[in-house]
Amino acid sequence: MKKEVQLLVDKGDLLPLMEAFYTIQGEGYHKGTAAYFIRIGGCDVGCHWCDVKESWNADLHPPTKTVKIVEDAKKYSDTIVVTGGEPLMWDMSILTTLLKDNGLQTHIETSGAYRVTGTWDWFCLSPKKMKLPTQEAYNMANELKVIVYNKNDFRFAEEQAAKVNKDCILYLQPEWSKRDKIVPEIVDYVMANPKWKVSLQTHKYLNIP
Ligand SMILES: C[S@@+](CC[C@H](N)C(=O)[O-])C[C@H]1O[C@@H](n2cnc3c(N)ncnc32)[C@H](O)[C@@H]1O
Ligand SMILES: Nc1nc2[nH]cc(C(=O)O)c2c(=O)[nH]1
Ligand code: SF4
Ligand SMILES: [Mg+2]
Repeated sequence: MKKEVQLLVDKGDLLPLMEAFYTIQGEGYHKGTAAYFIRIGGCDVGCHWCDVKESWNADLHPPTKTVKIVEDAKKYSDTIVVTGGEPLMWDMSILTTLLKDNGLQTHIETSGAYRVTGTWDWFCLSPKKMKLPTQEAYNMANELKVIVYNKNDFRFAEEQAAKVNKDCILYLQPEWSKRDKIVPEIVDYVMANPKWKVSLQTHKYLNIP
């Protein structure tokens, strides 16, 4: 990447945009709500079951003017979900300032593994064992969404729940490829431990992005 471009990306004036689309939030607390998704490229967390591995290499996604991303977003929805990749690898301050200047609600989907930047109306923290969240991310989380791939993940989920703030809503979400096996375990777990709720990737059942 050219030095001038790199500097603008570092500031958040440009962001490596993978895709942006208007759909229904499929997961977590806001499931069922129409929202415009901004998917930023780049992630080095390395979840082996990640459903968007094409996002990982930031160099494959064109540095895009943040102003232009917001101009497009405001045509579609009042609710904007910023995801990735790992959005917090980049400085989100300019993006969220522009979104808020346009009166839009800013939601983030993050592993929380990097310093928190930006102003967020809704912070979805989905922690990963390989690169744990920062303390700030635990403090900010409105929802904790732990992906359950096998039974060991219930223990991880409890460890993560012990670190979030007291108002944080707790979700267990089946890893998609293991859903047939793990959903019954999640159902039993939530009935036995009702502080947890189930989150499904409902967009995949609806066949929408
Ligand atoms: C693709 S990630 C991007 C945002 C950020 N890197 C993160 O992991 O939170 C968006 C959400 O999808 C979840 N996710 C990714 N792959 C999944 C899978 N195979 N099954 C269930 N959830 C998955 C993540 O845990 C996260 O909550
Ligand atoms: N419909 C829909 N809802 C989602 N919620 C979180 C997603 C994500 O990939 O961050 C996602 C996604 O990719 N599509
Ligand atoms: S942190 Fe998110 S984007 Fe990165 S590999 Fe894991 S699920 Fe995929
Ligand atoms: Mg997704």
